[in-house]
Amino acid sequence: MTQTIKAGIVGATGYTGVELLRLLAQHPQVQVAAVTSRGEAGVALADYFPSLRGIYPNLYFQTPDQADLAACDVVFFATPNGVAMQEAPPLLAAGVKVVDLSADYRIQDIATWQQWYGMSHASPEWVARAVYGLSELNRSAIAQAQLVANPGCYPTCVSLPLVPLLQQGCLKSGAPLIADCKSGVSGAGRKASVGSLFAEAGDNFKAYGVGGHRHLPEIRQTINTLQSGVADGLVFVPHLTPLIRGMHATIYLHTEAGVNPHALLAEHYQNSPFVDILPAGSTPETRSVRGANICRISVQQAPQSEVWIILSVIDNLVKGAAGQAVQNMNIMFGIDENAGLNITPLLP
Ligand SMILES: NC(=O)C1=CN([C@@H]2O[C@H](COP(=O)(O)OP(=O)(O)OC[C@H]3O[C@@H](n4cnc5c(N)ncnc54)[C@H](OP(=O)(O)O)[C@@H]3O)[C@@H](O)[C@H]2O)C=CC1
Ligand SMILES: CC(=O)N[C@@H](CCC(=O)OP(=O)(O)O)C(=O)O
Repeated sequence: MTQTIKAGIVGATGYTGVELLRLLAQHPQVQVAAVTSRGEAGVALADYFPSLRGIYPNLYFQTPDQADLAACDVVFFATPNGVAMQEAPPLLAAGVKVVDLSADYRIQDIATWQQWYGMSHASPEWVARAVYGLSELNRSAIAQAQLVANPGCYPTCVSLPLVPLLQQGCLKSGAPLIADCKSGVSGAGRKASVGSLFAEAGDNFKAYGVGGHRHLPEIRQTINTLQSGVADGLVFVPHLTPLIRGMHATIYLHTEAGVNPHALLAEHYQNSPFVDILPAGSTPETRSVRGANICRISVQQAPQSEVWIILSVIDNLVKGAAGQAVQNMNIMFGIDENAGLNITPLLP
């Protein structure tokens, strides 16, 4: 008999929460059983999200309730940083599997996490037991995990193309490794923030976090687990673009002599349905992944230079958040990794 997975979502009125609801609606083995919002408790899903009318007719937002969530097989935390570290441990103790979309369990070094996130960690004992959910990197550990720390959107977009090169020790030690990244505005979440207003973000383009962004230690951690002597060369600068969803990374890197990064990436990801290495000369665009759980990557050498340029695009809400979370859930439950994720990108 096919297994039915009962899922709960904490923070279901946010952008990643509603994206989880969209993806799980077409998942053949998931029943969404509990959805929380403190602000919208008692409101029917369909009344809050017209996009979900007719899909979840009997679901209402409820205030987070440990008993209802503990009755689920898996709970997704689509909440701001600092919530899951408080609310997930009782669920984990009750045997529930947890996928945390926030950053609470991503950084193994607690002092580093506390420095970048400006709070004291409430459940450091679970950090050590969490598996970093970059699906294509940690598939076998995710399959055994009870708690998965879903990566940040920038770290997903930057790390996926670097992983095969780092695993083979191909990046030049001590050389600059520059990740010049752009994000759509939904990356900032649904919470009110002046910078995300249409009048502020529309028809505008700007860098932010130049003096240090909290995804820097996350990308460095991945690099350091795979190849030493490389992370110190990393420069990461995020930019806000007037897109609703979409993320683009332009990565400039130096390899050891004789390495062909394009061939290496193409071979590494040939059996990974959600990572697409484009033919030589192609350029990925964010709309080619809109709404889909895909990272598209191109690799080329800068003319008359030893520098390689890697372009990587994802939808920040899908492969950068909710899609990768569903992919990780599939791996954790030992079901088809593609379940619920066979989505054709929306274009134009
Ligand atoms: N947006 C993106 O592209 C990405 C986001 N992420 C991460 O995913 C998480 C969710 O992001 P996003 O969906 O954008 O955020 P939003 O601000 O859009 O939504 C946050 C949700 O959490 C709920 N919430 C807020 N505070 C609490 C609390 N103390 N306890 C319980 N629920 C709470 C809110 O509902 P209510 O207040 O009514 O309870 C709301 O439903 C964040 O940690 C974010 O950093 C990761 C990758 C990409
Ligand atoms: C455009 C924008 O503001 N993007 C967010 C990244 C969202 C994300 O992935 O943040 P977490 O690591 O907290 O999950 C930012 O730069 O803070």
